[in-house]
Amino acid sequence: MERKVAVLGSGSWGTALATVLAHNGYNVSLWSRNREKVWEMAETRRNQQYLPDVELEEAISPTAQMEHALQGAETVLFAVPSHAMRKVATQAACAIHTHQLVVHAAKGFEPETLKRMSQVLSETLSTHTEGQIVALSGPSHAEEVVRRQPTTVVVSSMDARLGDKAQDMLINSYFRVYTNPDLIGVEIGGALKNIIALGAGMSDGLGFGDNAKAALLTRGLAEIGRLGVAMGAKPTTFAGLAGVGDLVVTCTSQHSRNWRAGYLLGQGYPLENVLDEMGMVVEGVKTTKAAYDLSKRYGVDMPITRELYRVLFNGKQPQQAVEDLMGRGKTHEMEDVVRYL
Ligand SMILES: NC(=O)C1=CN([C@@H]2O[C@H](COP(=O)(O)OP(=O)(O)OC[C@H]3O[C@@H](n4cnc5c(N)ncnc54)[C@H](O)[C@@H]3O)[C@@H](O)[C@H]2O)C=CC1
Ligand SMILES: O=C(CO)COP(=O)(O)O
Repeated sequence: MERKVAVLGSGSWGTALATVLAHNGYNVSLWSRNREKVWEMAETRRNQQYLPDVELEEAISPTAQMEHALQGAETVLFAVPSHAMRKVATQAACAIHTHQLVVHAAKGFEPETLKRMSQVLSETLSTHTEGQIVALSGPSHAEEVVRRQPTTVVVSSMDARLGDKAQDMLINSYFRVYTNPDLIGVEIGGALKNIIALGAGMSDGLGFGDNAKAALLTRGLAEIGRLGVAMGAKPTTFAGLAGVGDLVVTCTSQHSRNWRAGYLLGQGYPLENVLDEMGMVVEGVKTTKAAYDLSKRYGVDMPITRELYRVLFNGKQPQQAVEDLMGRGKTHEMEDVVRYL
């Protein structure tokens, strides 16, 4: 029998993952809410808006019909932005069955509830508990994946058998998939690195150099780890692909929408214009607000997130934010380790 996967969301990441699955021998239903876009993809065999340079394999079938996408699929892979996850999952819920593997590839929290994506999915799908959801994360820009450039990612589930299944489905010669049972850590690492990438872009946009970027990455990782551990993550996960791996790629790659948005903000463009200009999801903006709220809920100090929050939502000048970060009281580098680990 032919094996089928439903990919829900045909933006950059959904499309790139569809190409990996097609390469691995699966028939892929690539669902989009946008009928015109589906028609265009089916006609031109390209996703002109997000990845115009890649030709879609024959095994990829674009569709705007959710039931059609889900029918007969052994796996359902959600690849929509975090803020849209509940809506899309609600639409899919009645056609999802217990035996289907549910994977998501989003990096963020639900803005209104501050919940992780596996929590949102398990609340929405009566067929799957949080322990039966798989999260896919790690350093993986769609633009490089579609060119079949070497990429490593991590899949995480509380149920090791489901993580192994997702690993077997996605792994190939250019897409190396690791497993990690720390679902909380993998989801939090993927979400929070986008905040630091906004900061790294802003630093570059302000004209600062590599020292500043290294500082942001290192101290950013410290605050990601602090919040993550307070929320139940394993500290070692942040030394892995969903932690430092994704942090490095997102803070240093010009493919990164978060880095690019930060760069424009650092150059003085207002947030609204920056988001219009991007035309793609910049998860870090909503995630900065979510992490700011979570840091208060969990009583965790997150100075970089706090300053970015003030720049994004309170009109603070980026230059002032840098001065305030640099001028904070003296501290011991490893104070976090002693206090939180
Ligand atoms: N682009 C990349 O290289 C990577 C992206 N991700 C994550 O994957 C997720 C999706 O990102 P991208 O595909 O890059 O975003 P994108 O901006 O390229 O595309 C988003 C897609 O979601 C759809 N969408 C938006 N709101 C929707 C709604 N309410 N209902 C239905 N569909 C909706 C859009 O129509 C579009 O097809 C994000 O959480 C992102 O952080 C993760 C790894 C790599
Ligand atoms: O998560 C990503 C790479 O791993 C994509 O990052 P951006 O959303 O910043 O492009």
